[in-house]
Amino acid sequence: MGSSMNEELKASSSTWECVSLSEIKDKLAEFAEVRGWTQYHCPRNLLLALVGEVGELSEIFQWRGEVAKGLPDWSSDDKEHLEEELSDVLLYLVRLADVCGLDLGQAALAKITKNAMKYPVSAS
Ligand SMILES: Nc1ccn([C@H]2C[C@H](O)[C@@H](COP(=O)(O)OP(=O)(O)OP(=O)(O)O)O2)c(=O)n1
Repeated sequence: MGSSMNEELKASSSTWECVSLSEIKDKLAEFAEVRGWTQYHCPRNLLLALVGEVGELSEIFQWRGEVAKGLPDWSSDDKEHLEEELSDVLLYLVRLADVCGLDLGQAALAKITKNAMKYPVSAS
């Protein structure tokens, strides 16, 4: 995706805390449906695609050494590349959960609650 198109998309979209997993899930389902790709979006294929995108994400950090929080030394192109690979991982993850019939948002919230019980603040 070109930079100008990306900027245009960013300008037209709301802030990220307003984006729901449900909205992403629905957009992905439509994206696959209109292309006749639903047949290929089975759990195994999506898991493999997800792992492939995690590999692409890892390549961005490969050989860089430690990276400062906020990525102050990164170019805007590098940051845009990172946004895209992070997004690919998220999109395949959400799609995988959807075709498995799982509510990923609720599952994630429940897991945070479970984590809090396993690791109480008083013990940290
Ligand atoms: N069968 C497919 C193929 C692609 N996508 C969507 C989900 C991902 O967000 C993105 C992945 O597209 P590419 O396979 O073209 O991967 P990249 O965007 O990473 O391109 P490249 O590997 O050339 O860097 O497209 C999808 O939903 N189903």
